[in-house]
Amino acid sequence: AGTPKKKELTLANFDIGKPLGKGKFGNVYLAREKTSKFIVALKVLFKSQLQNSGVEHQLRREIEIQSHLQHENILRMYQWFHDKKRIFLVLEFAAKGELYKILQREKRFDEKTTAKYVYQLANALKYCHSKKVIHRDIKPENLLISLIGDLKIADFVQLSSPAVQWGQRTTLCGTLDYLPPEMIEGSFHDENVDLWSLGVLCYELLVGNPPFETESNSETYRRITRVDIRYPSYLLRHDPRKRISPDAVMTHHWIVANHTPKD
Ligand SMILES: COc1ccc(C(=O)Nc2ccccc2)cc1NC(=O)CCSCc1cnc2[nH]ccc2c1
Repeated sequence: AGTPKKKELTLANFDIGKPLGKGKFGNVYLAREKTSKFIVALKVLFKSQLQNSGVEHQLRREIEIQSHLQHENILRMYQWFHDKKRIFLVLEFAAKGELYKILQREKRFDEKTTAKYVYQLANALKYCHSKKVIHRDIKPENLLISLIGDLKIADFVQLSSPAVQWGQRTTLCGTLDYLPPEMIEGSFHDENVDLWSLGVLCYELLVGNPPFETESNSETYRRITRVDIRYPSYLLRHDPRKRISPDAVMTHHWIVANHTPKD
């Protein structure tokens, strides 16, 4: 008899709900698995578009890495399946939605909320780095909040294992606000890039806008490379080796004073 063959998932296993977001390679829908009634986010990617953009290998590697990443502050990828034209990713649904939308609505967070998110993000980064995985794109747009208010690192399209990232030129698309000096200078960078972004995020959650935000990219470049900031500098250091570690964040007096660990 052996182990029952894992039944192949198909679209027919799901009731599809409202669209949650429109992505570059496809859209994300709220969905419910019919038998278990389990709510998920179903991401639909079109094979043709993946081929045109030459990212199938990146998706394959990401699916591989994601299946090993299991952490309460990292959005889960439960399953994936495909049909002739599309690839479906069965993702965890974060019911409170996107952090940047909440931040826009609230303007900024109090110290308790910020410390909780910074603690949880540091915890997730400690886990990723222990698996030699660097996120490289920590910013509010890539963070989601679960039903019970926990932070989830949600977007891994930038994810790269060390093997890949040295040669890879970072396309400076999107906001520069979160880029560390070493990535702007195009020099060697390691997992400490995520700790720089954590510092930028901590500032933005408390203040309401990122620390180096200016009207022009070149001006933002200059302010980042000079770490031109009036702000406790322990979170933002030019020298990657001098940056605070995830453990030090989690045990830092400000975080400890403001973050109440789960009972
Ligand atoms: C683990 O997560 C992911 C894993 C893989 C990919 C991906 O697309 N990889 C890729 C694609 C093509 C080429 C190479 C790689 C994306 C995500 N994550 C998201 O797309 C963001 C949350 S979508 C779900 C979700 C949940 N909960 C919500 N609540 C409100 C909105 C919402 C939205």
